[in-house]
Amino acid sequence: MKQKVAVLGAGSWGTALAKTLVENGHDVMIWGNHEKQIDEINEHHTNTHYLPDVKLPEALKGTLDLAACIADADAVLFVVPTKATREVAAKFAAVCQNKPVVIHASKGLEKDTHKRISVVLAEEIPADKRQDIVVLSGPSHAEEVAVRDVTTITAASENLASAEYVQSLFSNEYFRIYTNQDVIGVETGAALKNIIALGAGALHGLGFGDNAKAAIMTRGLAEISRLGVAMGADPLTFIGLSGVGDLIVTCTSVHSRNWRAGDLLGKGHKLDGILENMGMIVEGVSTTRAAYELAQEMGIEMPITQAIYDVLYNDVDVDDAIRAIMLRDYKSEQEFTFN
Ligand SMILES: NC(=O)C1=CN([C@@H]2O[C@H](COP(=O)(O)OP(=O)(O)OC[C@H]3O[C@@H](n4cnc5c(N)ncnc54)[C@H](OP(=O)(O)O)[C@@H]3O)[C@@H](O)[C@H]2O)C=CC1
Ligand SMILES: O=C(CO)COP(=O)(O)O
Repeated sequence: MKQKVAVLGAGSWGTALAKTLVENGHDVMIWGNHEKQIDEINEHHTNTHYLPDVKLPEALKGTLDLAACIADADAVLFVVPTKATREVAAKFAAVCQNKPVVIHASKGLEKDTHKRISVVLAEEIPADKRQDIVVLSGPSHAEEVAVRDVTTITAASENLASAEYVQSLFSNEYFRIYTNQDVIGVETGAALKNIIALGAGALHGLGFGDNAKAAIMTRGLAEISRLGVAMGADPLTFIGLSGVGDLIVTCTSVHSRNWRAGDLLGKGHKLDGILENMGMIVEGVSTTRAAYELAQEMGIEMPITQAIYDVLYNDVDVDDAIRAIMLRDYKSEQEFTFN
């Protein structure tokens, strides 16, 4: 059935998801924060800074007016960077007149509070202004979804019916959505894989090969699962689309901003310059700090996250960080405990 959907965030992922929703026959409006960009979407049906060469459907309308965007919406998709989610959710709650399903597709942990995004949304949007919160996550570069490349991701909600609603909203011949009820697992896998992608990129930039790539992905998944399970996730979620699936796509693709940032770090570039020139969000940088602090609080061992934290925030040389990981206390692989 045709639904009215508001997409909050007119960057790469918001634009690609809005395009898919229009292609599925829904009535879609996208909200952004730059007049020039919204004019471009409405007048030229492009969003060239984020998705060059992609023609958007004429039916996709852009607006700078949040209240107009969400008016009468059946579903509202939050897809701004993690650092902006609380602010945008508060703005939404202030003007929301109906009770839409709230979906989010962002990947990160909030700075300082270390909270998952669905928790932030639940705190800012009172229950009388929304229905359930559903997380949309998995291996999906906007650049590929926007050109209709085959993609499979997950819609997660504790309430299966809400996850199924989101599944039916987005699914089509190139975009297949699975449901999952493990919200904690899906959100932690999504947030933490960006840290490992920074590391995989750095190894590439330093000239390491495929063995190192396999090492960081496999041991990265071990520590992602360790923290996730301590937070309450189902371990099996980490071998699904939002776990190992997203880890693969982010650690192996030049589309990944996190991987590219890591690659440049490995090649000796400075972090500030990398972030400035990327022109898009690199979530892994702030999530590294949040995950590091959370792991310290919870007493969870995350050596790769710790090494990346040291490189990003303590000015430790990348080569020294790698040596420290390789020479730490020797272990059995079977020491993989969730406690
Ligand atoms: N790109 C991808 O392939 C995928 C991205 N994601 C996740 O989706 C989220 C968004 O990423 P993505 O779209 O790629 O990011 P981009 O950097 O491409 O775009 C983010 C957009 O949000 C805007 N924005 C930032 N702050 C605010 C604010 N306070 N109010 C309104 N708009 C704001 C930015 O505008 P400004 O220029 O002002 O900063 C920009 O237009 C991230 O958490 C990311 O991890 C998930 C899956 C795939
Ligand atoms: O989450 C993504 C793919 O699933 C996009 O990753 P980046 O944010 O690193 O580009």
